[in-house]
Amino acid sequence: MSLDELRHRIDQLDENIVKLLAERLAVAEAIGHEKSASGNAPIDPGRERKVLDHAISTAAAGGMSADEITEIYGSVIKLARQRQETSVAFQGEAGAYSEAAALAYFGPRSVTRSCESLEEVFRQVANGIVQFGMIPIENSVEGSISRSYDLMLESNLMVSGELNLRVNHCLIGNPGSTLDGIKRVYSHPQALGQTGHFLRQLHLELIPASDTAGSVKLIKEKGFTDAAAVASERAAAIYGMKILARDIMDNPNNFTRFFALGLHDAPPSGDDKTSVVFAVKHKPGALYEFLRILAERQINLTKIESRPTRKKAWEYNFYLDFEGHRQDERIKAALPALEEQTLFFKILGSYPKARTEGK
Ligand SMILES: O=C(O)C(=O)C[C@]1(C(=O)O)C=C[C@@H](O)C=C1
Repeated sequence: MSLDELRHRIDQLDENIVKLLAERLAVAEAIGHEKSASGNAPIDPGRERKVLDHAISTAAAGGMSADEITEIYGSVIKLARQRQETSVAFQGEAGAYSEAAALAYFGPRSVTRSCESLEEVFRQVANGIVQFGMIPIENSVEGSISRSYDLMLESNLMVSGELNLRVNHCLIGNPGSTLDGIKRVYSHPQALGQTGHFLRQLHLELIPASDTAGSVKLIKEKGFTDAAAVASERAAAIYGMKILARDIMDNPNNFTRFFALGLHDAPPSGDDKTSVVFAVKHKPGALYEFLRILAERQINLTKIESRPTRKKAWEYNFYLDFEGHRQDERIKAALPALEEQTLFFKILGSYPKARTEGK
C-alpha cells in the first residue's frame, strides 16, 4: 500500500475507534445512572481490573502488548469514571480541602455540596439528598479528626472509599494586603496547627474558625488587610484573593486521609481495607485477645485509635482498620471470633485501599 492509502486506512480506523469510544462512554454514563439509583458507588476497582484483564487478553490476540493496552485503557476508564456524575456533600465553603478530595476521588464532573457542619454532611447522605459525603478522618501531622469518628459511630452510613490528599497550605490575604501588614490569621484549628512554626515566626494572633476556605471568604467579605487565612491555593483562586506565602506547613509531608461515605460500602476489589469500631469486655487482656486473633490469622492492622465512649468516664471505643475485605474468606472467617471478644462490634465498611493524590 502507498503512504496515502495507509493514511486513508488510519482515518477509517479512527472513525470506527472514535464511534466505539463514544458509545462506550455513553454506556458507562448509563451504568452511572443505574448505580446512582441503587445508591451504589460509581467507582468499582474490582470491575475495572476485570475490564482491564479482558482488554489485555483481547489485545494479546491482536498482537498488542499488555503495557500498550493498559496505557490506553487507563485513560478510557478515567474518562468513563468522569461520565458517572456523582453528588457529594462536604463540610466547609467552596474551596475546602474536603471539596478538593471529593473532586479528586469522584472526578471533576461530580457535583459538590457545601455543608456547614460534618453532622449536615451525614444528614444529607442519610436522607438521599446526595449520594456521598467526603469527610476528613486523620491528618499525617495533626492526627485523627475526632468529630468524624464520633459521628461514624452513631450513623448507619458506610465507608465506601478512602483517599489521601496532599495538603499544601498558603497564607492568603486580600489583594491590597502585604505580609508585613498581617496581624491576625484565621483558619481551621488543624490548619493552624500544621503551620504553627511559620505563623509563630510572624507573631500572628491565631483565630480558630470552622474551615479553611470559609476563613478566606470571611476576610474577603470583611475586607481585612491586617488579617489573613490559611487555606489552599484553590481557595485563593475561587475567592480572587492574594497568596502572601506558599507551602507554609511545618512538615512538607502533610496528607489528610478522607473517607467517602455512602449508604453501602464497596464490593471487593482484591486490594481492600476494612474499618470497624468496638468496645472490649472489662477484663484483663481483652484488647490483647482481639488483636491476637488478627495476628494469628495474619491480618495486617493498619490503624488503631481509641475514643471515649462518652457514656461512662474512662471507657473507650476502639476504631481499627485492617487489610482485606469483609467478604474475603480470610476476613469473613475471623469476624465471629473478633466479635466474640467485644461488648459491641460494628463494621464501618470495606473499601479499596487509597490512592495517594499529589504525592
Ligand atoms: O462496570 C462498571 O461498573 C462501570 O461503571 C464501567 C467502568 C468502565 O468504564 O469500565 C467505569 C467505572 C467503574 O469504576 C468500573 C468500570
